[in-house]
Amino acid sequence: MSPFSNREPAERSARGIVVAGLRKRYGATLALDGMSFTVRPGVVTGFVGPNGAGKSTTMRVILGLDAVDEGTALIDGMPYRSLRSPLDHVGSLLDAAALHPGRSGRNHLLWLAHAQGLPARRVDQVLKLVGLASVARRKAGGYSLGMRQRLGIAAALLGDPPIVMLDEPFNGMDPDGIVWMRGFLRSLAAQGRAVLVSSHLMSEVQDTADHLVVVGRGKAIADAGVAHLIAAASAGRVALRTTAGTHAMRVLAHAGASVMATGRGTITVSGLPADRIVTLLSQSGVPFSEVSAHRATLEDVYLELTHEAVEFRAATPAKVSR
Ligand SMILES: Nc1ncnc2c1ncn2[C@@H]1O[C@H](COP(=O)(O)OP(=O)(O)OP(=O)(O)O)[C@@H](O)[C@H]1O
Repeated sequence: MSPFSNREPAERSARGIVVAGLRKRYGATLALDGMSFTVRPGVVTGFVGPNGAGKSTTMRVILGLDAVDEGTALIDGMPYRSLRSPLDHVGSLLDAAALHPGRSGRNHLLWLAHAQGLPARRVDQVLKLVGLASVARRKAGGYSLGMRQRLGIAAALLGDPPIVMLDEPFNGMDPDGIVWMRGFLRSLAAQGRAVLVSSHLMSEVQDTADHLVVVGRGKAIADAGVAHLIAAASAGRVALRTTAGTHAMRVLAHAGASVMATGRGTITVSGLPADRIVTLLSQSGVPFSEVSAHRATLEDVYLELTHEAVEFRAATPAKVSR
């Protein structure tokens, strides 16, 4: 048994979280518009989407903190409010700022542990796990945001839950903290836990999530494995490196391809196979140094999926009216 846990894997959640058809309106705002997805055990599921997409609202609904107009959110097959001992099923971090500033980190956790009937030794275990043991007796009011995130995660793990749900846990973390958090989340999943992690930045969940639920305007617009999403976004695209971008784009567009300048000297081409691109460029005397299968990044996948769903977007200079 690892220091993370006092349970055997068999005691872990078999069903994770199942969210189906959630709808919620706040006055004129439709915060959730048919949100559906599943969070499976043994996997880190990234819950990503632009600001205002409905991530926090969904998490509050899963935890029974907000009521919905329609739909269901089940934890291990039951609504949160029907679980006899909910903290044995799910641990969560929704707001790292929610702590008593005058209380030490350790006393904050002791207070929570007492309420759950857990022994003080579990508090010391989780403090060690999140790397706060050496500052545990300092007042939490003096903690940085990154330290508060760690304290919030320690609190979420007190009951050794098989399901862990964290809202924006990377917020305020320095680069070392981000690397630590990635490894930590992966180890929680490797122990068989179902892990749901929200972020509005794809770069944060990169190299961490195995599965992604991408949300926009209150609904899931993708619910798939990371490898699958990257393969789908890469399919049929060719990356071209050339010093004569304008000429190359004209030649390829004329032959029926869709072309997009994607960086300094690079163009992404779709609609033509690589060997045809090589022939066309050679025949037209366009210099190029590389023609290869395009491999999309997670950031590409995210931008493509959420393009229509961004609620607050800065106007581009061309669109600013005078
Ligand atoms: N208590 C509330 N009262 C009114 N509107 C709300 C409330 N909570 C959320 N909303 C609205 O519901 C929508 C979804 O908000 P939510 O906070 O769930 O999005 P989010 O994806 O978590 O965004 P962020 O990344 O900015 O945290 C937004 O338009 C938001 O303004």
